[in-house]
Amino acid sequence: MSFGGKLLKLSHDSPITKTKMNVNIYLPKQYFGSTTTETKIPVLLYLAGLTCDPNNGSEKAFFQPYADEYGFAVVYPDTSPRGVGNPGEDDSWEFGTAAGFYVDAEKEPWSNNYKMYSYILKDLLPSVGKAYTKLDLSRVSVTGHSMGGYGALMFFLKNPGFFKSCSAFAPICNPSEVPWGHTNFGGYLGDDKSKWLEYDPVHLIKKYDGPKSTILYHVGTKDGFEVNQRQLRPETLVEASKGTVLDGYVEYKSVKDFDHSYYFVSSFAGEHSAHHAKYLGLTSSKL
Ligand SMILES: N[C@@H](CCC(=O)N[C@@H](CSC=O)C(=O)NCC(=O)O)C(=O)O
Repeated sequence: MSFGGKLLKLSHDSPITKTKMNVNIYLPKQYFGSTTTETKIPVLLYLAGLTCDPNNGSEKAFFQPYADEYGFAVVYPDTSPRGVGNPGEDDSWEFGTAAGFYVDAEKEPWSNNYKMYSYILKDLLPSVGKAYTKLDLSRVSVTGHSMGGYGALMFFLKNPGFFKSCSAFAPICNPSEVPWGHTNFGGYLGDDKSKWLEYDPVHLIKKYDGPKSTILYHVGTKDGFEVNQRQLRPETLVEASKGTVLDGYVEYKSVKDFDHSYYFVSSFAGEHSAHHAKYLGLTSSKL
């Protein structure tokens, strides 16, 4: 049990990564009441950052009370395949294990298993829908932290209309232009930068032609990865949105004194939950 619902710690064999993949799923209290086709439970996908597994979000982001309040489930995937034996996979916390960067790798040997983009869209979400029939996989929103915040922006913008809403905590907004992006896009996709742009939110927002759904993200003024290394570049997405379908729909909030940690994530989980609840049709608030 966790709050009013249940946190499931699961693993499944993925035909896409060709590995066992771990995932946590929070089923809110409403899941255990009577649901009809009309009242099936929508899903919030939570993508975690570098070094994380499914437990970081489910233990420290505290979405569960809000999931119970509004009536959505939360899916917490892992951040990479594990233990595939690629040379160097455990050499650095910024690449390889727990750093799948939500892309489909094209460079060998990573291309054999590191297919996190397809894994999440084509395996995990459909499998969750099949296994938990009271969940409504036609109503999914996405959020995430840091690498996972970039993942949330990227999945939302690359798949117009698939996700009802998007939010992010300290996202890497313009990965093609920052050290984490260079390491991971270079390592998984190779040197051709046109391939990097296919996953870069700043590039994707210019092509987005889906519904006008506000993208909400927070970054702390004491986030060391931004202050010291400029890994996040939060202003770039607002700038890139100008003149696009989402002009006026990118809501970046700089929050005084917060850092990059899960104390920061959990402090704004309520605001992000309310944002998604609105787009998932769980509140009467106007869009
Ligand atoms: N070990 C690293 C710090 C790694 C770190 O801070 N990871 C963040 C995500 S960073 C971008 O994706 C994180 O979420 N960590 C897990 C947690 O529970 O806080 C170092 O030595 O600096």
